[in-house]
Amino acid sequence: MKNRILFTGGGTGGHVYPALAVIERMNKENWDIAWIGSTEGMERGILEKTDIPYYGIPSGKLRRYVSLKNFTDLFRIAAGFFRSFYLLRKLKPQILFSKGGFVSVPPVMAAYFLRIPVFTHDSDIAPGLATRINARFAHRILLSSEESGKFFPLRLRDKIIVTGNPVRKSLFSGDRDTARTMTGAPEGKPVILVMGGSLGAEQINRLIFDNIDRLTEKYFIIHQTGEKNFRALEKENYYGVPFFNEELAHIFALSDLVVSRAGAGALWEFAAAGLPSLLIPLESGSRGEQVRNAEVFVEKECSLMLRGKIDGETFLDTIANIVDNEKKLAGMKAAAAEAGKSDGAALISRIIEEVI
Ligand SMILES: CC(=O)N[C@H]1[C@@H](OP(=O)(O)OP(=O)(O)OC[C@H]2O[C@@H](n3ccc(=O)[nH]c3=O)[C@H](O)[C@@H]2O)O[C@H](CO)[C@@H](O)[C@@H]1O
Repeated sequence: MKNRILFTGGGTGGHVYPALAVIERMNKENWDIAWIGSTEGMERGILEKTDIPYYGIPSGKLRRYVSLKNFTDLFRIAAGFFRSFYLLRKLKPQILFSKGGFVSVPPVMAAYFLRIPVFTHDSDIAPGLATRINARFAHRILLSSEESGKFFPLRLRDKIIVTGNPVRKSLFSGDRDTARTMTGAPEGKPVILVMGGSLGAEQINRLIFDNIDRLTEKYFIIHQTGEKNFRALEKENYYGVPFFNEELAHIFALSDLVVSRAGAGALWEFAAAGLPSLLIPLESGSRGEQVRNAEVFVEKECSLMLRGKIDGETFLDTIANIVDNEKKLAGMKAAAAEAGKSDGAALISRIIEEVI
């Protein structure tokens, strides 16, 4: 008989794609796999493109500031807990795997009450609040980096396993020619991929649009804007989309440098693809996790970081200092490949198999 594992997590792509990388490695002959996510979260759209069954629960956000929504969300969180409890009793999984995000807290608590072992993974150097809550109820706490351990109380630390970040294998089967045909990128011009994280990044979009003439004079720009800020810009040496699906693998294969936010999932993917990056971390309205993520990759010498208010001149000079300097670019590429060589997905799928 097959074992069953339920995955949970969502809110942004960073709480979904690494778990899909684990699923990619699991032996489907041995496992039935399903996902618990929010009824209206972005994870639903991602999962519905796969053949993984999806169960929606009501979900609320845990905010650090006072808001009327905190009150209504308390009811949604409670409803999410009861719905999770019902689903776990019905589906009887052997394991619940959480990839974090607020939606994961009610299923994790319900699993704890039903004595179903919970594995929780976090990609960020400074793990999110949901993971820190889930950690108390977890059988094992899986982390991408050693330095994340210090964010957990001493009594939980013997549950920690440093696994690295799971990265989708399918991202590395890309083909440069397919990417050239898709984007129209000519031979001979360096290709810069601009990514704003799963939701897009207004600050980065502004830097690109404000400096588009000077950028496209020297480089071919491939720009992921996010759904909210997509602009159908028709311009030579520019290719823009709101979001990349599987074609991202081809785009990775073609790119020389990535300009990006510093979401943890993306940073590990760039490293695994041997891609140097210029990082512009999200700072305002966040708990600073992207700055910490970026610092670690700067230390590994595969990334540079720009912070705060960035003017066009600084932006263009920093790009030129990397791309126009062959030796520097090659050094950063090698450092990225070195940083990304651990295979988190394989290790995590082995850890899961060993529980049964
Ligand atoms: C605003 C916000 O809350 N950001 C957080 C969120 O970022 P975000 O959701 O942007 O997360 P990541 O950068 O970790 O991952 C983005 C994922 O989306 C994929 N992708 C992105 C663009 C695209 O067009 N196609 C595509 O497939 C990437 O390949 C990657 O797998 O989770 C991260 C991991 O916990 C955190 O570090 C970030 O701080």
